[in-house]
Amino acid sequence: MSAVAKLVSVGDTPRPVYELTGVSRFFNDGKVVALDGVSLTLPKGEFHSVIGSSGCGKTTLLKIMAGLMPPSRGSVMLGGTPVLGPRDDIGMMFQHATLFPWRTTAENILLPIEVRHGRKAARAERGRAERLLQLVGLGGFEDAFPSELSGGMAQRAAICRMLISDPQVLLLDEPFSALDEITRDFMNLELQRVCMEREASAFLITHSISEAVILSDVVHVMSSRPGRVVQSVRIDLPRPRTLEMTSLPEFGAYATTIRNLLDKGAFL
Ligand SMILES: Nc1ncnc2c1ncn2[C@@H]1O[C@H](COP(=O)(O)OP(=O)(O)OP(=O)(O)O)[C@@H](O)[C@H]1O
Repeated sequence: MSAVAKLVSVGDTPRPVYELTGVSRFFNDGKVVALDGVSLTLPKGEFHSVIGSSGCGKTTLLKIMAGLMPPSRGSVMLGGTPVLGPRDDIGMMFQHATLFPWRTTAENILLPIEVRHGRKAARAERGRAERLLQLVGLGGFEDAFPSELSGGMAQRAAICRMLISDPQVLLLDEPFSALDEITRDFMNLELQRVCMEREASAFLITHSISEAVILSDVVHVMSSRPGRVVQSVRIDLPRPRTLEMTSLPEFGAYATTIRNLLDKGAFL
């Protein structure tokens, strides 16, 4: 088997941070099977993505991983302990930044600390919020209101809000899909940089094969409902990834492998 087409079992990778075993989720008294026996491992410091057709259970999977919804069957472990509810060591980001318009950028970023530990604790972390804003190229925008930020800038502020609690893992539900393609490419590379600098593990939901390939160490391809992991594809491209890599033959081969799995998965 060629290196490009190599498919891996994620069970044999070292330093797991997330371990999902036989995760299933039913709705409507079992009439809707959203997820069916999903097992996967996300090792520390790796970037994984999940790709699959609309309604195959990706958001349900992410909510279960975040502790926002219990699985009907199976277990979710993070750092060796079961995920039974929302936790400080999990950061989440969604398609829309949902910044509060009456709070400044810094106040929005500090909100998770304020909610958990109060205003005084949030004020004490102001310097860290400013450093995070610098990290994503928004230095000087601490006191700007969301109405003064572009869509891409608001998503960068949302990245800071996710990072302020110093989570060991980032769960990302199509965070840049509402942005134009140029901004989205830029934001994806920013995300890679932030993850590499902080050695964070990340799990991304995407509908884009090229986004999955350029960002990921492993792409989990899901079948249509009920959602199962059809195959986990390891992407052996060097880091940092660049947009130029999208013209490499290896990139094209990975994209074709995933496209074929998706086409096959749609009929499983
Ligand atoms: N709270 C719920 N009650 C009933 N059914 C639900 C609930 N949440 C999700 N489902 C169903 O579970 C299935 C998976 O939904 P989910 O939102 O996880 O899919 P998805 O892959 O994220 O879709 P998309 O790509 O369109 O966002 C769908 O058929 C959906 O209708």
